[in-house]
Amino acid sequence: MTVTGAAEPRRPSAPPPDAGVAALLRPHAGSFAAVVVLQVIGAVSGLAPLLAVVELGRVLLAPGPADQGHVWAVVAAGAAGLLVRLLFTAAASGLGHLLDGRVQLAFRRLLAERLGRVPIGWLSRRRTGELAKVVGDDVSAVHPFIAHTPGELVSAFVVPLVSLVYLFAVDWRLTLITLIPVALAVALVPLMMTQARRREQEEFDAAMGRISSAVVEFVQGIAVVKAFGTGERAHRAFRRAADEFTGVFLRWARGLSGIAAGLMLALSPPFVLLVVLVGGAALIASGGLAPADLLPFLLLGLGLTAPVASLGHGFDDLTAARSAVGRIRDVLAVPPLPEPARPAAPRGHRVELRDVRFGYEPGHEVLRGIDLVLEPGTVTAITGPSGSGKSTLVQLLPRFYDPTHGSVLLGGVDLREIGSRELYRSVSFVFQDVRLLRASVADNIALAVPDAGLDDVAGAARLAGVHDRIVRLPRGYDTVVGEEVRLSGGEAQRIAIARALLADAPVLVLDEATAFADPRTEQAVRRALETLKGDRTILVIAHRPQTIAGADTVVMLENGTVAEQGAPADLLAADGRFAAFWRSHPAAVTDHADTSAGTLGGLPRGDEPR
Ligand SMILES: Nc1ncnc2c1ncn2[C@@H]1O[C@H](COP(=O)(O)OP(=O)(O)OP(=O)(O)O)[C@@H](O)[C@H]1O
Repeated sequence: MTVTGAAEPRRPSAPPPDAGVAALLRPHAGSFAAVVVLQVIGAVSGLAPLLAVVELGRVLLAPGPADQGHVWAVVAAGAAGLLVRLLFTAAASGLGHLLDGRVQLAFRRLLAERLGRVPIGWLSRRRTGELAKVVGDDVSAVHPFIAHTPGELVSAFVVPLVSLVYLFAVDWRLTLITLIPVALAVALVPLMMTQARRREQEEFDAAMGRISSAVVEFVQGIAVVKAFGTGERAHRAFRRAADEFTGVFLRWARGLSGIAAGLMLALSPPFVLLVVLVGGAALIASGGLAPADLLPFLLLGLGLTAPVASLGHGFDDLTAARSAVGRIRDVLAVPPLPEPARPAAPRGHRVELRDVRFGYEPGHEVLRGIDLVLEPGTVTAITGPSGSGKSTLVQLLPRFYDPTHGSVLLGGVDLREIGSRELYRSVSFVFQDVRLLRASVADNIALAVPDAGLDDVAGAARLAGVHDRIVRLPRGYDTVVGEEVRLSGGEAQRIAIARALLADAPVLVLDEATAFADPRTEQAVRRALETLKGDRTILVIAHRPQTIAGADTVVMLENGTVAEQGAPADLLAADGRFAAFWRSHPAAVTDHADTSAGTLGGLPRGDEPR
């Protein structure tokens, strides 16, 4: 299907990321509930041994001989409670971890699937570590959220609630006294959240952030810092951040320490026991409480403060898990490149750009209405000042991004109507940012043609000028890149060129900036262009005069628009923008040029400014 040139940008119809996360958890809701129920039963059964001790106390302290049968029944009930607690807690933990493993796997599959569909341009703008952190660490950070926290939090409330009901039944007055520490702690919590405390916390976080960035800056730039002897200055930045942090930390600690100490004291077992003992003793002395009834308050009272304490831990974990899920959601929110419902097949491989506009950010266009036709069997060289949009333009051909306006057509079909498999069979590219896989050299070269024979792989490597280097590797073409060998930038680029040569796609997009790495790579690019030319459509960001001279058409970009285009010699003869650029940007177009000849790759040397 052909799409008109004025096609409006299509809004990708990605499902909301929340739907992704919720849909992912939904099938596990039953198991999730089972974990919580098992954990709660286990925790409540844990009260049985304590209640058994209380009951034994009552029986044994009562006047007269103890009822043996009753004593053994109580002991058995306590032991049974303990056993149930062990069994249910173990089952909850086992099931929780199993569930956690399944959820993490599902998260990672969803992320991998989404990352496989996001625009390549989005991926290439991200650091590998950043995405690895989301798929690795952030997914792992949901562990407490799935396997521990919900059950523990629910138990932390249910167990004290059951204890309270029991204690109220024993003596409501001493129950209220036992609750004094909890009430004190609850009263102190809001004091930790006042405006002043929040401000101090923000300052603390900011100062911490400044220290981290000072360290990161120093470590990342350590080579430059050392080379230029500015180590002292870099240290100063770190020292300043650290000194500043000391002041902020003292203010933060001063504001918080009194309240935190009060909170810890209120929740501490000695304080709870003291309150219960004082209250209990007073009630016993006044004859209002049987001495044996003090026992449950001493044993269960300590557990009443648990929810407040576990709130802290549980919510810390939940906060960490929530930020991790947030980052996972951000990745899932990236709209995938829409795939056509009914892919169309390109008719031939003429490439056409019709009124193409594109910007990385809204309101800032980098390409501003490009009209261009790349005929099969021709080489089109793109040149122009730095920042004019050359890389952006060539990246539209392998659909790293879709234009925000207008369209790019291959064989008369809008790229958005071509299935991605078909597109990548038709368009191959070699850009500056070469990524090799942790796989054998042969597999890296044969990426687009997995069933290629070794002869074909070696043929492509020969053309790309990297065969000799490969046969010297420990295991030749079987050597695993990144594991058994580290390749130089130039070698990696030549492998990428071999990959493009073997892919044998009818459209080749090349960034010749790679050629500046070393003369051998430069030669490989030249050979690639010569070998591939035939019927292919080639678009190259050209920096060397030979490439520009050898091209059929030169397109001069300026500020996101085509300033001039035509045969290189014609453009020079016309003495327009391209000729002026040629004269004023020697570095951009004459590096590595053979200046000894009378002409530069066929162009008159009179215009060559070096
Ligand atoms: N990933 C990106 N995100 C945001 N802006 C970008 C991105 N890549 C490029 N730009 C901006 O787009 C404009 C065009 O950049 P582009 O790299 O296409 O130019 P170029 O002609 O290839 O430059 P150079 O010759 O220096 O490589 C520049 O203003 C650049 O800052």
